[in-house]
Order: sequence, then structure tokens, then C-alpha cells
Amino acid sequence: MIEHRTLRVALLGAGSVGSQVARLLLEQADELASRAGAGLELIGIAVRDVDAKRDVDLPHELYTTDADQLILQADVVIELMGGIEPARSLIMLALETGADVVTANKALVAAHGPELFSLAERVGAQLHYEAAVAGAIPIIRPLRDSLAGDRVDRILGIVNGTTNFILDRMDTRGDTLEEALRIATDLGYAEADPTADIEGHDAQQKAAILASIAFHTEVPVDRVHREGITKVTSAQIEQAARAGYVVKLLAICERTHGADGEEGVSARVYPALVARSHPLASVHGGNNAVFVQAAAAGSLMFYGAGAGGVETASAVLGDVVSVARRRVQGGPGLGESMHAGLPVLDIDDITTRYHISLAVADRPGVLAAVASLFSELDVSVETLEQSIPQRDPAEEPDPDGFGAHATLVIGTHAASEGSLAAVVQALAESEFVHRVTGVLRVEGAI
Ligand SMILES: NC(=O)C1=CN([C@@H]2O[C@H](COP(=O)(O)OP(=O)(O)OC[C@H]3O[C@@H](n4cnc5c(N)ncnc54)[C@H](O)[C@@H]3O)[C@@H](O)[C@H]2O)C=CC1
Ligand SMILES: N[C@@H](CC=O)C(=O)O
Ligand code: NA
Repeated sequence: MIEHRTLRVALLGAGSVGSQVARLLLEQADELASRAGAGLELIGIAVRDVDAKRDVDLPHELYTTDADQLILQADVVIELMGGIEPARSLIMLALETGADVVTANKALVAAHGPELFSLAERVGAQLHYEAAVAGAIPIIRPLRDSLAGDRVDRILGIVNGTTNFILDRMDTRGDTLEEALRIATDLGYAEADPTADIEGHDAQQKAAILASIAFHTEVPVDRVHREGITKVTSAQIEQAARAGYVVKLLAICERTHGADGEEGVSARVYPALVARSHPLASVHGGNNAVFVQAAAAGSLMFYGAGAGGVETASAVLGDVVSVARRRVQGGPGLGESMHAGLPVLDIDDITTRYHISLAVADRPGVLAAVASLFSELDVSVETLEQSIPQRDPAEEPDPDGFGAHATLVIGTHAASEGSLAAVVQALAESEFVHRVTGVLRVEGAI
């Protein structure tokens, strides 16, 4: 039997991910020691309440409410509490006292990454966060290491398991958003406050992290345009299916040019139409996928479990083994490279294709009126679908007196955000248009 030195591992948080990390550290101790070249001794788990009921049965003596004391005794600290504070202060304490840190906390890395990376670099410690983006899927390390010799041009990611699960259930089973969210929460996918998932904050944080690494440029989280899925309707999902699309919440990170022609970085999150033939369209349930386009490598897709306690624990333990190996071998941690410093573009600098759904009057002249409005505002129409609901006026009263409705879905060629906003406003004011019922961008040209 090989004799290993032992590294002391402190765990902060014992929720969906933390409890699985603890279980695997204990159950696979010998195997992990062989891979890491050091024993990984779990010395304690910081929690709020040592007597709380938990799904995973772990030795009671491991629990403590004194996170600071635990950190002071550790070589490696795993932060799985989530949120900004006290996670930020505890990670800083760990780095300052010579421990290496592994975290899954995208909210923290997106908001305070530069501060934490520079501290880690200054003290020669390691800070790893593979689980922070797309759960179990290896994506941080491939972007930072494997693609370090290439130029990444574009990333299209389904990076939030909860919203992918919800949109998929709405598409395939006709669930409501609320029903599907309840199931996603039971499966351990959702954040402690699921607003972070459905309003797109979680994907926004992940987009900021991905864009920063891929483009060697600091992309602050508040420069990532964000829209969630709460306004996506079943009607839009049905219409998308008829037109050959699925609706996916996408994180889009692009190296592109702004209105003034200057090269920059765009990072944005919104629900978008993706052609059913695109590889991202076949990502179902709580799975994630990150589609990367690089100058030399071409298109790459990273696919798998983006959420879930045990799945995410895999990525955390991968980081722990990696941290342990370097600790055993010596040498400083690798800092993040942010040398490019490209400007971060506003959403107004971006052009995309749109699908605009309208409830319009079912009477002569409507199509011509709507079409001329697009042409007056210089937005070119690519597709048009009209359907006339079989409506019985006796059963469906018409309180606003608008008369019979038809549904029009207009697809545009690429147009700027500004042109789109002008079109939507003009449509809303048109006497022929009852309501603009939805606007979705089209993404995913390969
Ligand atoms: N659940 C998932 O599928 C994934 C989660 N993550 C991230 O992993 C981290 C942990 O997530 P989950 O395990 O799902 O969260 P969770 O809410 O299930 O667990 C967090 C645990 O930390 C404890 N905690 C919070 N504040 C504390 C404090 N001040 N002192 C002591 N304990 C405290 C909570 O009581 C809870 O047991 C988060 O940063 C999350 O964003 C990342 C990828 C996937
Ligand atoms: N709430 C997140 C968990 C993983 O990051 C998600 O749903 O993807
Ligand atoms: Na990951």
C-alpha cells in the first residue's frame, strides 16, 4: 500500500451539492488518494444548524457552526454554501491563511472573481470553480487550458438546468412554468431562490464567467444583458414548434464588432428560437450544453448534466484532486488571463433576427399595412405565418370591440435592437394590431 501525505479538507455547506461531495470524499477516500497523490481527510463541515435533518447520512461529529475555526485548520477549503456573504469572506480567509479553494459559487465568481483571483495569485494559492458553470460538464478547464492556443469567437450555451427543464416540459408535455419549476426544485436543480434561475440571473453570472475566460477580458456581470423565461408563453412554444424551432434560454458570448466597427465582446442571456436541426435543440431536461466556435478548432459541443447534487459533486471533486496534485508537487496556482481587455458591447450594438407575434384584426388590408410599417422602418421581413383561430363569438365575447383576430408571426432578417424597438412600438400603435403578443430572437446559425 502506497503511503500518502494527508491534506486536510474543510467543507462549507451541506446542501444538495455539499452533502454529495462529503459522501463521495468519505466513500471513495482510497481511490481519490491514489489519484491525488495525497490522502483527502474531511476534517469538518460548516453548517448553520448541526442538528438539521439532511438527506445524506454523514458522521454527526463532522458538523460545526464555526466556519472560521474549521478553515484555519485546512489545506483545502470547498465552498458550497452559495451566495456572496459569508462565502466571499470565508474564501478570502482561506486563501490568506494558505489554503487552496474549490467553489461552485457562480454568483460569487461572477461578481467578485477579479478580487479573488488577484488575492489567490498574490498568495500563490489555487482557486478552482469548474462546477460554477454547467455543473458536471468540463467547460472552465477546456476554455482556459485546452483552447488556450486557439481564438474563441463564439459561445452559445444552455447553462441553466432549471429553465431548460421548464421549457422542455412546456414543449413536450404542455406543463405550466409553475408545475415544471416545482419538479425542477424537487430534483435539486433550482437555486435556493429560484428567481435566480427563471429570471436569468444564474445564466447571466455563468455568461460573465464564460466570456471573461474565453475572451481574456474582464466581463462584469452587470454588462451581460439579461432576460428570463417568465414571459415565454405556451403559444410561443407551440408556434416555434410549427415553424421548426425550439425555445431555449441561451447564454451568448461573442467576439464581434460594435456599431462603430470596433472589435468587442458581447455577452447576453435571453430566451431564443433555436432551429430544431441545431445540436442545442436536442438538449432536454436539466441537461446543459455549451457550443463553442473557435478559429482553428471549429465547432465543439460540451454536453451533460448542468445541475443536480451528485452530478455537480463530480466537477467539485475533479477540482479537489487537481488542487491536491499541484499542492503535492508544489508550484504556484495558475491565475486567470485577462490581458486582452476588449471593450464590452451594449445590447444596442447587436443585430439579430426576430420573430414578432401579433394578434391582428381579421380584415382586408392588414397584411399590407403591417408590411409597409416594417419597410418604412427599414426592417426586412423574411417569413410570415398567419393563422385564423376558429373563434365562436357567442362563446368568446369581445369586450374591447376589436373584432375577429388572426395571429401573425413575422420573421425578420438581421436588425438592430433599436430598429426592432421602433417596429414593436409602431405595431403596438397600429389600428390593425390588437396586441404584440411576443418577441423572440433567433439564434444559432452555424
Ligand atoms: N444544485 C446544483 O445543481 C448546483 C449548484 N451550484 C452551486 O453550488 C452551491 C451550493 O448549491 P446547493 O448545494 O444547490 O445549495 P443548497 O441551498 O442546497 O445548499 C447550501 C447549503 O449551505 C448552507 N449554508 C448557507 N449559508 C451558510 C452559512 N452562512 N453558514 C453555514 N452554512 C450555510 C445551507 O444551509 C445549505 O445547507 C451554490 O453556489 C450553487 O449555485 C452549482 C452547480 C449546480
Ligand atoms: N440552478 C442551477 C444549478 C446549477 O448551476 C441550474 O438550474 O442550472
Ligand atoms: Na462545469
